[in-house]
Amino acid sequence: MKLDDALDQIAELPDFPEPGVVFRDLTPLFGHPKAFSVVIDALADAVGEVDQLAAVEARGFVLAAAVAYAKGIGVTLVRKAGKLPSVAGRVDYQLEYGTATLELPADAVRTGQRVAIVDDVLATGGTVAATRELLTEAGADVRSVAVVLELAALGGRDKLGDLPLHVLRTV
Ligand SMILES: O=P(O)(O)OC[C@H]1O[C@H](OP(=O)(O)OP(=O)(O)O)[C@H](O)[C@@H]1O
Ligand SMILES: Nc1ncnc2[nH]cnc12
Repeated sequence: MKLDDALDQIAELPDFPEPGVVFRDLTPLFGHPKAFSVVIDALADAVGEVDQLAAVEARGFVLAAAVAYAKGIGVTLVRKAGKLPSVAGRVDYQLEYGTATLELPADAVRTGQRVAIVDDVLATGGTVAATRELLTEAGADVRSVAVVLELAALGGRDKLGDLPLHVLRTV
């Protein structure tokens, strides 16, 4: 299966979770055995040479765990607030449709460790920017970001400065 055909599995749902938002739903892609593996292989190529991945709850977990397995490296799970018993850092951020708080688990990354952030969608960039901030404050060397979809109109890449961004499809 070609990457473009795999990405065509992503559904578009208008007016979710609120009027005016077109929600990009990866559920059909996650459920399709060939499309999922094609996308995982493309993300694994995109992240390059790193020691560790970081993923954001919840959809990012599915992708990053599979990419980490494919690359033979580990993954740090950045959680929404209140889930972790021991926290290295916490940051509030804005989404296309609301606000949220992310927390980095204590002792999840080592100083100087090369980390790539993996997520499904880059929209406003708030999630990735917050994750990068948490990882950097904890001493990690954040090398790149890899996402399946970039929603270009929301300008998320402007929040990343010169951090390399790898996108499988821009819409
Ligand atoms: O670029 P941004 O504007 O920050 O938006 C992108 C984020 O929004 C979605 O997560 P959401 O917080 O909706 O959580 P979910 O994965 O638990 O559905 C998506 O999975 C990204 O992580
Ligand atoms: N439009 C959208 N679809 C899916 N996930 C998102 N995260 C932020 N905006 C999104």
